[in-house]
Amino acid sequence: MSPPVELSPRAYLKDHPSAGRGVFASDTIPAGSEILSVTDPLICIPDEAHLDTCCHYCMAEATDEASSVNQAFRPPVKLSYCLGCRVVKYCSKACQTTDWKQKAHKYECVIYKAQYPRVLPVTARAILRIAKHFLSETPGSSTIGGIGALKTHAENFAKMGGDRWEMANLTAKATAEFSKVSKQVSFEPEFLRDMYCKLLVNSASTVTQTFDPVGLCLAYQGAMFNHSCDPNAIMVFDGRQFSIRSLKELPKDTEITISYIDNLMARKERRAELKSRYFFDCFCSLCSSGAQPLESSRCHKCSEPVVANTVTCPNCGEPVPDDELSTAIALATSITLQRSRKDADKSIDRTLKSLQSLYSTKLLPPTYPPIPQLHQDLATSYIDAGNWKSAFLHLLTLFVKVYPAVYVTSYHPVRVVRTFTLAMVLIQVAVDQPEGFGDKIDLTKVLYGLLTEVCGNVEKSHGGQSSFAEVVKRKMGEVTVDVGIDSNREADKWMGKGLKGIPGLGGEVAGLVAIVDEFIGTLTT
Ligand SMILES: C[S@@+](CC[C@H](N)C(=O)[O-])C[C@H]1O[C@@H](n2cnc3c(N)ncnc32)[C@H](O)[C@@H]1O
Repeated sequence: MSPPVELSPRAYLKDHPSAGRGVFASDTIPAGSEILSVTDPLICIPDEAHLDTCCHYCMAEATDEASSVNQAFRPPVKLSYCLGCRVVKYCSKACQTTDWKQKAHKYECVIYKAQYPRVLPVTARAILRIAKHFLSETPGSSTIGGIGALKTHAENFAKMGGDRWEMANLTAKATAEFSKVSKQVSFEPEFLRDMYCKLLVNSASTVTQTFDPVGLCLAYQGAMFNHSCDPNAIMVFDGRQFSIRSLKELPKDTEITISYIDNLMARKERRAELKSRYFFDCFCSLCSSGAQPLESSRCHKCSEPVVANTVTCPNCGEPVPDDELSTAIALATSITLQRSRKDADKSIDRTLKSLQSLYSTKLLPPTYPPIPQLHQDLATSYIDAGNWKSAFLHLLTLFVKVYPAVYVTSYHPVRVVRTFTLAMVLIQVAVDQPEGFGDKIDLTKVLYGLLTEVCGNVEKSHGGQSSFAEVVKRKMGEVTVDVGIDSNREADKWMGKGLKGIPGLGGEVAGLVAIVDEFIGTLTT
């Protein structure tokens, strides 16, 4: 049994009865506060798809071709190639110099150049970076100690065999070959395979402010948190930095957990993914509970929620059609499976058809997996295509029907960011197609309501000093002027109260719900 170790002023690491080690609260941690912050992770690099659009050091994104909605999140950045390899890009000389000298680009540049125009996968690039630490640091350094202490699960990878074990061996072998190009970096495949396994078990996706994955991050402190499907904390990125923030008040000595997976998945899929990727059976409070908030069906007569294994609707007494419900659930599972395949057709047409088939069962509510994910994917595609009205309808459905059930606290960072995206899309709707919803809602009032909700929650969700908080405050300032509210003090009173809390906006909520209900009606054939 090892003694507890301080991880940050608010959290300590100690042995866990069933999960190796875990992170615990040193004292009461207030809701919506920072538990630890990592400004310089060991690894934080773009994946293949984002090498061209993200700075290889600070992860700033190029915004030249991004939509105006994405631009609302960050100021435009211009990236230039490293002239050595022409594979990685930087937003400034300072980033390039730091990546060259303090990170590993000095070593990897020649390897990337030798492979050009082929680009190494992010996992191979990451393990080369990890391995480089073993060359440049003394065996007793804290970095080497930290990497050494990460869980490998190598025996589980080997036992599982199949594609993932084959990939571990292939990546290790290939990376060992690549590494020979640099006289300074050359490693044995077995060592690299171990690093690969550590990476898969302990790394996180680096995400943008909109929670879109753009790369891979590994930091010893971040890797110490165990998983729960009902987590009490969350990882929030700001460029290459990240913090772990509390989602509720955490009493002293509570275990602090984050979620490793997408919270919009059904229990069966969540548990299968945790078992195959992280080698454990999840017994968190949500997995152990009979009721899965996302997986209740709805009564085909009155549309009220009906929890699993119920024979009659608790609201209207209508019998639940057992066979039809089983067929609907099987359809949801098959669509989930189909979309998880590498070659899945995720076009707008296909996704829309899947969504329509699920709603047409009349038994599955908007929360039932994978319906939320389909709405989310469609919203993203419509934003990319500049189809604001459709993007708005899908985002609004999530805002009204899904997020309050999944991201229960109003300051949940994902909920706050998505609400901001909804507001940005609404601005585009107001400019392009204002006649669309004019009879049901006052677009300006709704926009103002959404932004006050975001502004009132951003301190807790992201921290008042974060880049996202700055973006939100700037946008709020612009809208306040446009809307003609001349006193910020007036607005301050309403912050965080949501649309309903703002005088005169209650009616808009009813309008938004009516828009969503009508929209879902159009998806039900
Ligand atoms: C990123 S590490 C977390 C820190 C880890 N507990 C340690 O001691 O290094 C991920 C690994 O921790 C373990 N783990 C995480 N969450 C768990 C949970 N809820 N139940 C059981 N094991 C868990 C699994 O072995 C998983 O592969």
